[in-house]
Amino acid sequence: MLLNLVNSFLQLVEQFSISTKIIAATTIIAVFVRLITSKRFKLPPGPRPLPLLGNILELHGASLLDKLDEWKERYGPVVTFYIGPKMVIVVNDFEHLNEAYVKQGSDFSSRPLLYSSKIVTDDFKDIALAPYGDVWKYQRKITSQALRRYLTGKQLELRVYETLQPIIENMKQESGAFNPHRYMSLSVFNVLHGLCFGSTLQIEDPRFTKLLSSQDKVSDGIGNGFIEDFLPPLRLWPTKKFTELMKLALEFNDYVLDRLQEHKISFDANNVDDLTDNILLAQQQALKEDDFAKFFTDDHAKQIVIDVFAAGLDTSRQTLDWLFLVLVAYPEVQSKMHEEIDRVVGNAVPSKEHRSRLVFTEAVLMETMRLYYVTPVGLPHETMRDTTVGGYEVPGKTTMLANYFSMMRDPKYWPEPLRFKPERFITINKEGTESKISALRHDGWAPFSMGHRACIGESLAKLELVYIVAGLLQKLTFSFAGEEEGKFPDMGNSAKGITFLPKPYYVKVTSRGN
Ligand code: HEM
Repeated sequence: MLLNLVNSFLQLVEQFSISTKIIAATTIIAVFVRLITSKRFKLPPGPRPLPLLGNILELHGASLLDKLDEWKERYGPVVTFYIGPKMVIVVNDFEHLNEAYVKQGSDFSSRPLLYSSKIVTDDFKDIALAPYGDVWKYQRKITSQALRRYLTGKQLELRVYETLQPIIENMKQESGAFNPHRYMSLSVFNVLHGLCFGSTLQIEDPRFTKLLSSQDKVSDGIGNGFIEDFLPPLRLWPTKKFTELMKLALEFNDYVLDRLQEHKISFDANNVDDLTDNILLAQQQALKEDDFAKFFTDDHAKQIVIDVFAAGLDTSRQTLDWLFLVLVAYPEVQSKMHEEIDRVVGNAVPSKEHRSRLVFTEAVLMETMRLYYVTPVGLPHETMRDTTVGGYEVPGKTTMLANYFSMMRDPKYWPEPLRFKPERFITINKEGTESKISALRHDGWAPFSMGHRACIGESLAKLELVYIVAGLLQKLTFSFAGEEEGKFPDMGNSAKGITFLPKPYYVKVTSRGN
């Protein structure tokens, strides 16, 4: 098998034009010169890399997560491996992640400048994939402020409620078994569409259908990432996967650009409502201050909105896909949530006032994110200078991965890690009433990451998900369409590399008559 792979690689090189061979040869020479001249580091241990190919052959055809688990077993909590000539260090436990991303945050908070990221971000003018620096700091600050403003009022809870009513009616009218994925996606899509653009789409709107299908294909197809990011010569003949997924991602960007243009035409600084208006207002103010004007071109404004929309959409809707699978597989969990929601919310609009008392509901959400974590290695970081972790040396410009997936299933932090047990997040206080443990203080729970680059949408995501789940369960009971009730279906190998998504499943709903 190894020989076959090497042969196919050589055949591929055979087909390269002379200019590509020159580029490839120059890259090889540059790598060797770098190896010879570079400082020797006491790196974390890891599998032995091949020259130029690194550990690509071991990763080829395997799930990245399975490989990372295998290497964690063999080499420990911090592991070095190579994708092509590019060195990657992966951190597998909470203590070392805390040491790197939090205690030494200023060393570990940049991003690798990947070729694929450059294409979809107009040359890193966004937040999520941009390198650490003044532009990123500025964009992150104004976006966080806009999100905070949005969350202080009642806009989010009303938006979720308004979004859910037609979805609930549509679900009730489903005559047989259906896949809830479209509905989960639409509920999150509309919450974010409302936040970003002040409007929502109907489920039959062709724009929603098209965007959903593109986003599904991107999440499904991304696998272990793009080889073009690590072997530059291959960019001259990009793989079909790369070309197709880039095209779909850019279509999503175009949709946001159209909305941004509409907002620019109707913009009124005295009537700022949604996130796009807030960003346009911040842009107007920045343009008055010379120092910031260069940070805020139209491309920057577009990329901020894309980030909020895209980063929030997939993570939240896929979390809901898992959560509703849990609810149909464990009807006793669903009943307990029904009881809590009836008691705390009744027929009212689920709101902030209810949230602190929706203890079990929130614990189910946290347990779902722990066990069925949709972005197993999050977004890569890059070191900004030579530094250390776990007593090992880490050179500057090293790509870092955090293995949240493995950490959140590690028996070191979680007794019976593979058991779905929301109660692990709940404590009983002295008065005998339940109170929730803060997730931030639970070692090993970090679905939103930690440190400077931690998710800026954490508060929004948690609120939105609680409101959606409470709003749906207020009115509906979900069950499996077939015989599966009471057991979690075999999801096979759902971990596709950098995403972890459930396979399609089918449910039926019954109205709760309220
Ligand atoms: C269940 C929902 C969500 C999960 C699990 C999640 C998870 C994450 C993770 C793991 C990161 C990478 C952190 C790092 O690199 O250390 C991240 C970054 C980010 N998330 Fe989220 N996220 C969620 C929802 C959202 C929402 C609703 C928004 C919208 C505001 C959002 C916006 C972002 C942005 C802009 C970044 C980049 C931050 C930066 O690089 O400075 N996320 N998220």
